[in-house]
Amino acid sequence: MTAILSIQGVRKTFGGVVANNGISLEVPEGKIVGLIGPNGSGKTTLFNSIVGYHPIDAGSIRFQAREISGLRVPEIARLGLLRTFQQTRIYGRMTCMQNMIISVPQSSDRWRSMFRRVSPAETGKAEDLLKFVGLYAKRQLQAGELSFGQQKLLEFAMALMNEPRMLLLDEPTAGINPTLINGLISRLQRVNREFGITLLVIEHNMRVIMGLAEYVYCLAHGELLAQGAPDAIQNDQRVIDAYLGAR
Ligand SMILES: Nc1ncnc2c1ncn2[C@@H]1O[C@H](COP(=O)(O)OP(=O)(O)OP(=O)(O)O)[C@@H](O)[C@H]1O
Repeated sequence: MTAILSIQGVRKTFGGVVANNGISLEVPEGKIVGLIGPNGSGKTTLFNSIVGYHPIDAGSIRFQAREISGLRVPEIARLGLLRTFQQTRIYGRMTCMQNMIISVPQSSDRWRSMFRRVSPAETGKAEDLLKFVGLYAKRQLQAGELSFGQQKLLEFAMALMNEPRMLLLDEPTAGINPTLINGLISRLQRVNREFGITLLVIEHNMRVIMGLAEYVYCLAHGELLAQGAPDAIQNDQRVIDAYLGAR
């Protein structure tokens, strides 16, 4: 199966802290892959390296067979590779629709893109995606008035506005109440199946990752500890020890 994302020997340090060390992993096109590991194991650092937030010290990151480790965030985003955040990044004083529209930067300047003319096609796309995440009725509300879970759904819809080929989701269910979680899982599955978007998902909720991912990588202390099918990973003694040891 073709890998849409291929990472070889990635190393990233912050001063004396080795956040990622010799990490290699592959994400096959069209799949949902999980990334787990105790707090501080290096998951977010790896996401940041992939999408170009900081340079890596060593290794290779290839997206659709192209080396992207030297590219900057907007260049990587234009190739169709985007990430979301543990803490949402929305503009609370703007409506949901306005957030959707500015999520597709027309220039490198997000503020300038706020005042440009919006095409009916863009408005239609934003409305369709807000319907998809169940926020259409709230489209004219200020985003800051939404619950945290709804804000995460909005951020998810904003990422979809960019029509990515692949999304990196950083703890999509964190802080979301259990009744919203099932809806979110089914939307992630639909995005994968119906839009063909490949997903790499950081998740602390084991029930979620076991139900969602077809393959799971586990990091510990900045290194790849284990990889395999969800069932195997869940019962892997090294993984269990890593989580228990981190408490
Ligand atoms: N900008 C930074 N400057 C210094 N150290 C950093 C920086 N970013 C991450 N680190 C360190 O790198 C290590 C890995 O952190 P990282 O946030 O990648 O882990 P994580 O697995 O995502 O953790 P969590 O599950 O808590 O989000 C930690 O020791 C962290 O303190």
